[in-house]
Amino acid sequence: MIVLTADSASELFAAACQAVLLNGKLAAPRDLTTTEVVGAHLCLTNPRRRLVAVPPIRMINPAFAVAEALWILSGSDAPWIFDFNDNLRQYADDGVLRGAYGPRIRHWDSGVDQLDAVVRKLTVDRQSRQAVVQIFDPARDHRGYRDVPCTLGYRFFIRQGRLVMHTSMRSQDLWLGFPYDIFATTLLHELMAGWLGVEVGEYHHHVDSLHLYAEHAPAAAECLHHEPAITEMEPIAVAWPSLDAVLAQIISGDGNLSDGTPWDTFSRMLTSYRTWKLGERNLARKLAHDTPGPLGAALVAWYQHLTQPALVSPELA
Ligand SMILES: O=c1ccn([C@H]2C[C@H](O)[C@@H](COP(=O)(O)O)O2)c(=O)[nH]1
Repeated sequence: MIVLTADSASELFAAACQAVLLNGKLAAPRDLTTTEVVGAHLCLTNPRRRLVAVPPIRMINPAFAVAEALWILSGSDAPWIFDFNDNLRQYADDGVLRGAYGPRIRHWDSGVDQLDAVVRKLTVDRQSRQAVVQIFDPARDHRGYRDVPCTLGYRFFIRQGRLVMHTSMRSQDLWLGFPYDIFATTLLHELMAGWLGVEVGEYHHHVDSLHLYAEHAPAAAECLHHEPAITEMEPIAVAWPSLDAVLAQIISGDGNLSDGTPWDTFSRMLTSYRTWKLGERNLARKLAHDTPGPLGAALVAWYQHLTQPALVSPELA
């Protein structure tokens, strides 16, 4: 069991790489060799520091991080997400990601919006222990599809005027998965705090199998010789009843919001990356340059990264 606390996702990621390399044991589920720690509790004390970067060794595609978070929040399993990460196709049976989190969170059994349930529960009983979002579904997930959710669920607690969030994962690829997963979960955490009218508190990430695939272990070891880059996102909020309309506008790509909010930044990120995928690289770079804050800078860095093949991470070339 490892227990780690850090004030930024980058530091937490670097500390977890070190802990897995030091304490991990070999395991090879599905014949893929990993170094694994069984039992990890990773605590992020500032969930706005959600962007993982240990330059130049581990950079992420921030447009995919944003896209995936919005895709999940919108309750979708639509294939537009493949535009941002082609590698996800390998987990899809018949083109559908059966384990997609969004529909489970927003329309469990075609009915229950679990975010709405949590908002209502914690509005009525501020200290409730029943604010649960369930993702793993035995009725679907023991059927043999390729895509079995790695996240089992979330719990939320209001304590001392802050919202504390706990996530449980049965399986976490530290190198490829963690940076994107923590981006999405801490965004949900911060939005939920806003819907409940409290400050965002600590974020807890509980993982059963925290692992590094053999192909990523050398880079993870190299990370230990580099400084994690610490950036903090602007506070983000949206009224709960407006969430779906704001998400729909950003995802549709019908123009930027141009209102200077973090939602406008998200919209610009998606537009820039879609432009990149259309082959209009100079325009995509310009759009990234014009995107304010750490996300814009990370997208500029990602485009540089993509054009230096030796450094390209395997997820999104
Ligand atoms: O949100 C996710 C989804 C998947 N994975 C990784 C964990 C495993 O390496 C792999 C899924 O393989 P199984 O645990 O299902 O064997 O994908 C994550 O890290 N996060």
